[in-house]
Amino acid sequence: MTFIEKLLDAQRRNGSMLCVGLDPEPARFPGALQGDASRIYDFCARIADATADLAIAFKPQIAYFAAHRAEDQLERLMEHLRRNVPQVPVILDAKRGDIGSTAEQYAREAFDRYGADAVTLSPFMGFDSVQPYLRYEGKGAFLLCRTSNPGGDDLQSQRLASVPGEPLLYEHVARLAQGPWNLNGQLGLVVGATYPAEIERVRQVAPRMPLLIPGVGAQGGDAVATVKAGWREDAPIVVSSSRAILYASGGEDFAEAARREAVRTRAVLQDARPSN
Ligand SMILES: O=C(O)c1cc(=O)[nH]c(=O)n1[C@@H]1O[C@H](COP(=O)(O)O)[C@@H](O)[C@H]1O
Repeated sequence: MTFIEKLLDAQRRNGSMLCVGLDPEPARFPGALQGDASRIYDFCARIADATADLAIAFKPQIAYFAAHRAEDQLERLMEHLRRNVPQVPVILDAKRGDIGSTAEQYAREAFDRYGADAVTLSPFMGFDSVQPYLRYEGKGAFLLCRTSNPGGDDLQSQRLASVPGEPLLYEHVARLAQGPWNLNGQLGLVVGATYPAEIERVRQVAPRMPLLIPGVGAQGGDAVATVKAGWREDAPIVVSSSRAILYASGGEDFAEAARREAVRTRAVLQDARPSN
């Protein structure tokens, strides 16, 4: 199965467009786990087990592991997910982007070392920095397009006077990604839930691409407006929330609380589909 087939399958199977972001911060762990970086795997595995039937995908953010020298725990977590919930695809959030020879190493890291189904990438260095990821049969890559942070405007909303039609930079990224760059048909775009009007614009430019949409929950993005702008029956949207789910409770009931928050968020997203 390709990455996009896997996404569509998980969307159907779990009735969900909710992606559970795995951004483990030991300082925020509950009870006995608090402050203990050696328990990152335990924390994430508990969250994943509690939400696996509610999610279209999981998205571990690599910095939260690397900062604590916990890459071995990320490897264990990826193995755990593959073994126990192989039907839920895993997007490794690494936001890589480098010259081709270095990108080859990053692609090996994401797909061979960690066994991810997809990765997040910066398109800033151009097509040859993206190409090495496209050689991995069936694997996905989400290119940053219109990110959820306010500073995204600094570059992404600049008008490109030298490009026909004078698009904004993020519109140009969307156009390249859905057209000439999409050699394996497995590219997607990252658009923040904090900017629903831009999600709508990206959907016009790239109607068939999967969209990874972080920013609901802790960043205050509008979940309903996001779905109304991005939802398509045949092109999945992957609406990601990390902190609001992971830290729904600071107590020993954290996994149950995470599940309750995932159930609630999934329902808000599903109910916002235009067909409802
Ligand atoms: O690529 C991403 O996942 C991403 C893109 C973006 O535009 N904004 C954004 O917040 N993210 C990531 O999505 C997650 C958001 O976390 P929460 O704000 O806690 O839900 C973090 O891991 C971010 O690194």
